[in-house]
Amino acid sequence: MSDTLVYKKGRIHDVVCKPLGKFLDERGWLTELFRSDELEPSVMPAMAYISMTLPGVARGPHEHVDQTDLFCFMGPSNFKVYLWDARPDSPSCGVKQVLYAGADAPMMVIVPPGVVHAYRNVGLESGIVFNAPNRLYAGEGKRETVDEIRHEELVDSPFQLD
Ligand SMILES: Cc1cn([C@H]2C[C@H](O)[C@@H](COP(=O)(O)OP(=O)(O)O[C@H]3O[C@@H](C)C(=O)[C@@H](O)[C@H]3O)O2)c(=O)[nH]c1=O
Repeated sequence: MSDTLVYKKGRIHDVVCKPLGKFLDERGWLTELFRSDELEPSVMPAMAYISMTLPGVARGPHEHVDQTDLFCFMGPSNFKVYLWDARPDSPSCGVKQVLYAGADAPMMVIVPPGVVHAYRNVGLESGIVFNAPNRLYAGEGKRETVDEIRHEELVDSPFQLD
């Protein structure tokens, strides 16, 4: 992790962004979130959860040491997603990537360990985010330390949400 870098805009190595297609019919819509025949085995989910975020509210910035997150933003609402590559050994170390995803641009975003990430609900309604990380939260039986570095309370953090 590097907290002293000035981050430049760009694309982060190993972050995967995949538009989620919707199958629309007279009942509504259906979208696939992930498939084992399309994912690298190393990022295969171990669990899944959804969270609801109120309009204008942000979650993160957070970072994981070992965990890869597989987020799906498919609505309702839209999110501004912030990513910072803080991996010293990455070809895109020092790069900040911003995405918009959600109801108007359904998207899967895979975030590897060491990439600091946050998202804000930039819509006018509550928004759902699905996440299928490749590690169990707090380990087997929730008996381990949570793999998470939380940057939101650091005053001089370079990971600022605008
Ligand atoms: C993530 C998670 C949380 N929880 C519990 C812990 C707590 O009581 C409540 C809310 O958890 P948190 O405050 O950690 O939720 P949150 O701040 O939304 O955490 C998430 O933020 C986004 C930006 C990420 O990057 C995710 O990886 C995760 O870190 O839910 C679980 O039981 N299982 C889980 O898998």
